[in-house]
Amino acid sequence: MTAVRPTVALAYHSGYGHTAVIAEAVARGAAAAGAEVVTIAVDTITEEQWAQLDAADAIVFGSPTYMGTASGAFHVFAEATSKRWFSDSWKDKVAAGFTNSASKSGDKAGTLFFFQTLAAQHGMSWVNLGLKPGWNATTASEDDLNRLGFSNGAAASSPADAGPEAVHKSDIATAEHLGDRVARHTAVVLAGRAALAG
Ligand SMILES: Cc1cc2nc3c(=O)[nH]c(=O)nc-3n(C[C@H](O)[C@H](O)[C@H](O)COP(=O)(O)O)c2cc1C
Repeated sequence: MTAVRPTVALAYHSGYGHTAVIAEAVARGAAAAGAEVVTIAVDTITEEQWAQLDAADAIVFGSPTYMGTASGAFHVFAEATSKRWFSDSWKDKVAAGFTNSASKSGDKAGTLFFFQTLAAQHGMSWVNLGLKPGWNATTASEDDLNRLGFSNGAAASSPADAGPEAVHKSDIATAEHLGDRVARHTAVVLAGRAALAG
């Protein structure tokens, strides 16, 4: 992609494996765009993984939507990031987010908004999805990219009565797009900083 190779970390939770499929897709997209990718399950995060988050150029937050917000496990992680808030450790890192739930809307916007607020509290720079809404015209299809029409992050809808194998291919492609976009944007930020420093 470019001479600058960003490190993109994913900090995500998945209770039953569906959101993990989306996390893998974001990771794939970022890696294909040239990033070094670190994937961290926040419910089992170790000190070494906290250090990986501290060292990353970008952090992508991910969680299922439970009761209209991120899961309890993700909220535990979010509260634990307050240590970084005190020291401004994550200031000016790039941030983005993704979520998955059973219903098409499912109040996923609450989860993405929470991620944006978390990023803003840390002084991070939010990268949006950068895709027009799909599946919103008579000629459109549920296989369109961004079929659920979210703007501020990648969203997925997975049937409540099926396993992770049922995660929709459009949602997987949309998540890959987010990973690609985060990697490319982060490379631009790093190159810009280097140019200004030089
Ligand atoms: C406690 C709980 C709360 C949930 N709340 C919502 C919700 O608010 N909206 C929704 O669409 N689905 C909701 N769901 C469904 C999950 O979001 C859905 O099954 C999702 O695919 C789970 O992802 P995971 O396998 O990564 O945990 C809820 C599920 C659980 C267990």
